[in-house]
Amino acid sequence: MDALDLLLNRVSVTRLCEPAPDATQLDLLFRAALRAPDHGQLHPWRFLTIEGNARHKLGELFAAALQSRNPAVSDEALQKARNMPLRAPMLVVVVASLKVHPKVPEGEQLLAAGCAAHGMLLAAHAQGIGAVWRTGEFAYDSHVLEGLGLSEQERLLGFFYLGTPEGRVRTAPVLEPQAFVSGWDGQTDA
Ligand SMILES: Cc1cc2nc3c(=O)[nH]c(=O)nc-3n(C[C@H](O)[C@H](O)[C@H](O)COP(=O)(O)O)c2cc1C
Repeated sequence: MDALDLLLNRVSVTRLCEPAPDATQLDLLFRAALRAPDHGQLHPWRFLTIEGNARHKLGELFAAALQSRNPAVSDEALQKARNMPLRAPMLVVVVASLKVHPKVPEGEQLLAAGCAAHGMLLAAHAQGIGAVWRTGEFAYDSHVLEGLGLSEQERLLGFFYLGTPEGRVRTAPVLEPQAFVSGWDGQTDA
């Protein structure tokens, strides 16, 4: 696939089925992520793969997080939380691992990890793997973060759902650049 074609046409795929990406595809996905621009080469990221029965364990972690926040939570809400990770055969949790650095603030490290995440999405699309970046309340829940083993210096950037696209992959919407781009002529307000 042509690189520009990939950049212009990548779309998220939410309806995902088996099979999950194989080891070779996954290796390429992570190699693409690791090519993210990275000030200071701090490598401020790590990735957790979750598949098979571990997806059920993640669902239990989501349900436990809900219950610890609200002991009166309905069974229906608990079941919905349990089922979330079952929406794809594989999940990758993208974690920003922030380092203390005199020249590279945390914001830049978050951006680098976000670029790594985008690299993963692009490498997925290029290989015909369906992928969608999701966060939701559990990405920011201390119970979930602890259960996944994140430290104080880490942030969960997303749960990436990966699998085989079910049905037709939609066409990428087109935004016109002129709505977002303007020239700056050197004039300052001051
Ligand atoms: C940080 C981040 C978090 C997101 N979280 C969710 C989410 O929880 N649920 C969701 O439906 N889409 C979420 N999205 C948006 C989808 O990943 C996707 O980009 C969006 O549906 C548009 O589809 P497209 O990528 O094909 O343009 C998130 C995107 C980003 C960048």
